[in-house]
Amino acid sequence: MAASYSSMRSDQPLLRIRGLRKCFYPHTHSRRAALAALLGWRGAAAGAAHTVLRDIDLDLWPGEALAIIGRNGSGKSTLLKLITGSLLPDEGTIECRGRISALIELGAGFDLAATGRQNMALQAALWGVAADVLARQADAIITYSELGTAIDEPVRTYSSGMLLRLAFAIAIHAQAELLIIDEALAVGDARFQQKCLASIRQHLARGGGLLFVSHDLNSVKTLCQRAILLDDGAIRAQGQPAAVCDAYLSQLLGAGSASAASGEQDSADTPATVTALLLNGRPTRDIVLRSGDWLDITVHLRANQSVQQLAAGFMLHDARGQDLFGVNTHLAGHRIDLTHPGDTCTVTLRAQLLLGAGHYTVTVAVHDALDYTRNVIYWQFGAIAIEIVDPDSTSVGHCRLPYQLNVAQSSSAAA
Ligand SMILES: Nc1ncnc2c1ncn2[C@@H]1O[C@H](COP(=O)(O)OP(=O)(O)OP(=O)(O)O)[C@@H](O)[C@H]1O
Repeated sequence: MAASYSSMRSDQPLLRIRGLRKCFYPHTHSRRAALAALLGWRGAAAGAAHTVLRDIDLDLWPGEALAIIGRNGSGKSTLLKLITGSLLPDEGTIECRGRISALIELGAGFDLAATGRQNMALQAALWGVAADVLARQADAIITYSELGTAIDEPVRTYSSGMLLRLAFAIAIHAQAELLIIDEALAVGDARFQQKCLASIRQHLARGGGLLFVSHDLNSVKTLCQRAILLDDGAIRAQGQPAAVCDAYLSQLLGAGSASAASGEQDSADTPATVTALLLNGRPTRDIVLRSGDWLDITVHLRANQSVQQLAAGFMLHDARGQDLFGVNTHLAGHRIDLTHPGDTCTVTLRAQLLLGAGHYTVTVAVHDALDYTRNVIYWQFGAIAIEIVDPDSTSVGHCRLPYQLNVAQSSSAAA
């Protein structure tokens, strides 16, 4: 693969989108509709338009990985299809400096009757890879895909994992400046996913760009420097992936839980109230501890009305918002029922923080035991900030696993 995308200038965006708008029109079959469509009278032809993207402004910079998240139907795939040119916008401009390679719908563009090798040529042509470049890369693509002799079998015999291996191998070897990946990686096994992530990081280090659509928020936080939240076709939030993922989760929890999601609820309308949140018995939200110290997180609950089957949960995140450890009372086999107004419950999580030096947060939530989107009484992202100091550390990384390391040496010099 090339050492860098030498054509890339770091002072200009790789992708620039301005004022993008996309509408879909219901199909009609009348002659008038057909004539109107022919003459470009879209509204007249099709009745009321359904606007699925509006006012989209976006820049993607060389070396940047941008996540696009949002609920089903929020417009993510439509945006990607506009960028790849498989749909045309109603308004606005899309400028891309460089070639695009996209994994949007796994298997799309593949001829199922043709072999993997034949599809390699088809896909390469689709993404504008010259035949001589493909010829040079063919062996590398086949090796990368780990398909072995299956490369000469028809693609219809492939599992979704095999199809992903072939599609990703082609996409990454196409050496396009802009890589677009929509959920596809989810079907790969963990080892191949790691390999894909390493290749994507190399692509970014060379100055390429990535647009990444995924519902896997941990992948979003690990891979991307920036995220946008699409909602009903518009950008509702953008910025640090951890913050945008929190905004997305708040949205999923529903408008009715918005105050609970921000942790500011204290209303008699909610079935119960969190009356106190304590760290090691103190009403503080920040704490500095040594690696290996124990921490008590205590949540006091009081019922405003009868409410059954609640769970209190805790999720530890690293500084990028990645989930490290989660537990809740339901998973641990406890049942919380507050039968009468005024009933109270105290939940204490006591955990030994076998963590590396660094900054961590804990999200605290109280919700229905079986469905975390129901009865959301409390949900505070990053409710607790923890700094771990570890001056005597003999290891690196987030975890401090108890370990033994044995070394056996022998010398042949004395013999
Ligand atoms: N070809 C089409 N004709 C009419 N409406 C469409 C078409 N494609 C998408 N839509 C509509 O556009 C909206 C956005 O769809 P889109 O597939 O872009 O959402 P999405 O965020 O990618 O969803 P998902 O997460 O489910 O893939 C939806 O309301 C969808 O029904």
